[in-house]
Amino acid sequence: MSIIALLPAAGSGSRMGAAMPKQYLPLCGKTVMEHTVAALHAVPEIDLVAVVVSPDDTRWGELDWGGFDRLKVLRCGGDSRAASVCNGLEALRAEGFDAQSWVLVHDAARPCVSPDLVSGMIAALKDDPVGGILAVPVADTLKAADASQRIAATRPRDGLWQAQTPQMFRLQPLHDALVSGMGPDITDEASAIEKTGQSPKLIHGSPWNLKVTYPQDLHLASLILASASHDKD
Ligand SMILES: Nc1ccn([C@@H]2O[C@H](COP(=O)(O)OP(=O)(O)OP(=O)(O)O)[C@@H](O)[C@H]2O)c(=O)n1
Ligand SMILES: C[C@](O)(CO)[C@H](O)COP(=O)(O)O
Repeated sequence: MSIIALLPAAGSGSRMGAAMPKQYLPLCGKTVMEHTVAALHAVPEIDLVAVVVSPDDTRWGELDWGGFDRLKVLRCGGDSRAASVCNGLEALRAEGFDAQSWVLVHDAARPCVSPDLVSGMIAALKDDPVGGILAVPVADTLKAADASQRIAATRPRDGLWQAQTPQMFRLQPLHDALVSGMGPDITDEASAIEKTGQSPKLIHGSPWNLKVTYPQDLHLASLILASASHDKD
């Protein structure tokens, strides 16, 4: 049974406010995307890294992917992250990948993920009946804001985790959950699986595994990639 990393990389990066989609922004001498692909490609258990880009993406072809022998680009990005993932899963099935293949969906915008952490996740979940996600327990006090951005309430944080990626599920069950649950409330793969009544496993992630969303995140990512501590999750 294959283990496939599926990287949604068809977003526009509006919150970054850059001249190009954030996955193509420069980071420590390469693009954000190249760091992410390299990290997943370095996981020995992963048989294929499949990257979902927009059908009209012109930047992918300008990069040199010659050093990666288990990499495939899928030009089927959709109008939401969930749609891009769903389209990517359909493309993998059309390529003949088994319906029960494990798929690790990982944001192309998370370039600092540790290959060792991903290997540990695969070991922890490969016999799980549902699958699971990398996540970190909430460490800050949570506040709800009112319309004038004043504190309306403090929310209990006990038992709360912040979801990261990869999120690891079987190919066809994940596709079917996304199709049946598709909507604005589905912001990750686990939420679609939860809608089917299943409870994915939480696997400890890392604060280094940040999602590059805003301009300051790019600076943080460069510090993480440049630091030795990046390897000690
Ligand atoms: N239609 C979309 C939207 C997002 N993504 C991908 O999903 C990941 C996480 O999404 P996000 O951080 O929200 O990226 P963007 O949608 O590009 O950012 P923004 O919401 O700021 O526009 C990114 O790797 C992004 O490229 C995608 O493949 N297809
Ligand atoms: C999938 C995710 O990274 C888990 O935290 C997050 O939901 C993606 O959100 P985005 O708004 O699509 O970046």
